[in-house]
Amino acid sequence: MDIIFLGGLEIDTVIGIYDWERSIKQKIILDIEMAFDIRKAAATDDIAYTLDYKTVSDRIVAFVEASEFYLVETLIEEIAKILLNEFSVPWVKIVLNKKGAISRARDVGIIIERGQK
Ligand SMILES: Nc1nc2c(c(=O)[nH]1)N=C([C@H](O)[C@@H](O)CO)CN2
Repeated sequence: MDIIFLGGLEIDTVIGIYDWERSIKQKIILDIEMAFDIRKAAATDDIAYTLDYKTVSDRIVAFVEASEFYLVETLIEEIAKILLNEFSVPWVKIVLNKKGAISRARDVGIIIERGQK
């Protein structure tokens, strides 16, 4: 299966378990891979036959900006559900990086895969 991806998608949101985190916005960075057969779009040169990564990006940015989850686990699962259910993506891999959450670590976060390739 082919992959359509979004790399380094930066979004500010309320996320975290501590009191001080509930009143500020922090940056999360998403890398998203979505399985999709691109051959019909390539043959027709028509956006109607592919997964429009601009539409996907707009939806995910709007959702994350409006969210106020405590755990990155909850946020990443909800993002996966949107991609699987609203965009009919059969398989998705998401890397959620909450950079800076651990002062001694360059990167902190979660990687999930959902669905079938
Ligand atoms: N597995 C997780 N561990 C932690 C989370 C989390 O969402 N999932 N969150 C925090 C704090 O919010 C942290 O990011 C603040 O630095 C700690 N551990």
